[in-house]
Amino acid sequence: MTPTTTVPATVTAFDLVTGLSVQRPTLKRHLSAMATMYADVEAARAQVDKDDVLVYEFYDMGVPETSGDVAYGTSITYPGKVGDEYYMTKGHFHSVLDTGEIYFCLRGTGYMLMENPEGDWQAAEFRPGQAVYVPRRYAHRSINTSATEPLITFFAFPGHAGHDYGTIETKGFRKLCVERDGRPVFIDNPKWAG
Ligand SMILES: O=P(O)(O)OC[C@H]1O[C@H](O)[C@H](O)[C@@H](O)[C@@H]1O
Ligand SMILES: [Fe+2]
Repeated sequence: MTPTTTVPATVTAFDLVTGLSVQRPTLKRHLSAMATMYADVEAARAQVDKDDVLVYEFYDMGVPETSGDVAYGTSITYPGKVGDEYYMTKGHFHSVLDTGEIYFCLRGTGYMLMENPEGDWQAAEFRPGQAVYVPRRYAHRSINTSATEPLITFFAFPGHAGHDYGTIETKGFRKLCVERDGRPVFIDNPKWAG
């Protein structure tokens, strides 16, 4: 019997300098879409009024949302800060909490900030050539700590995982990544609403 495939084999080219593919559009997150997620909301709003910058963009390759498929793409977080807090993605839990994700850093430097509902948190460093495994049950957010370079990662996760943005939008992460004496440090999030 001929095996059935629901998705044909595909080849997608991602530029290693920009992280972008000319083959499809990205989903874009501007600062206005996440101003309240930063510790200094006033600074975020002031920056939006001046210039509503593109903080990050990423691909949804349109893979079927089944447990047998693998969703993948690149994610590009641009350099910058709101006050002393580095640019970051919104971050999310997976709707199916028991699903992990893998990120491979192609360019730039930063961290993957993770936390689980039980209160454990971890920050794993991104450097080109390093893979970060996000365990099941951990919310995850990419943070760019470079002053000049985009943070570019390639990610892959189970197609049925889904995104739960609401929990992080409501509670925030327990930790923030801020610049102190020119270096990134993690501090308690004063607005965390656990
Ligand atoms: O989902 P965000 O936190 O906004 O980050 C944007 C994207 O980042 C990663 O690359 C994930 O694998 C995507 O599933 C996610 O949608
Ligand atoms: Fe994810």
